[in-house]
Amino acid sequence: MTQEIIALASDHGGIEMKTMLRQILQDKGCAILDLGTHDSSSVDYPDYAKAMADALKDGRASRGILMCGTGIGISIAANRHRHVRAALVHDAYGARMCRQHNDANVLVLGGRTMGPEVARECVEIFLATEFEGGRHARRVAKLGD
Ligand SMILES: O=C(CO)[C@H](O)[C@H](O)COP(=O)(O)O
Repeated sequence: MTQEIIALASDHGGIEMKTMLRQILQDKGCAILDLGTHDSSSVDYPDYAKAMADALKDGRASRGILMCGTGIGISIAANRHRHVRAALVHDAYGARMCRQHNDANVLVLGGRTMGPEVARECVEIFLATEFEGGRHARRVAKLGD
């Protein structure tokens, strides 16, 4: 079975969280595609949302995690790409529901608004939870119309 590749991307507001999550995921044996940013210099979050959208579109990754300071800007930017379903999540319940009901392919977290333990928990749940399909599949299909 081919190993799933998880893409990570953030602006400077999310880089600390991205570095922490990359280490956690690598320690678990996950295959990671790190799309940057790679240092704390000020950058523009739409560029990293686009890098994520491109990686999902061309198949370099199957799911992703995006971060900026609040998670708000980068989720707005990511959801402008039709094939992206990016969910800005604040807790374990949201991480579970965005997979079960929304088939989110991108988890979005706020690097300045969420602590490391909650972030780790959200990521683990997001990666482990399956889409339920059924009535939710009909609704998700309408998102792409
Ligand atoms: O959260 C964000 C967007 O939603 C950005 O990370 C934030 O706006 C960056 O701010 P600054 O340039 O002041 O570091």
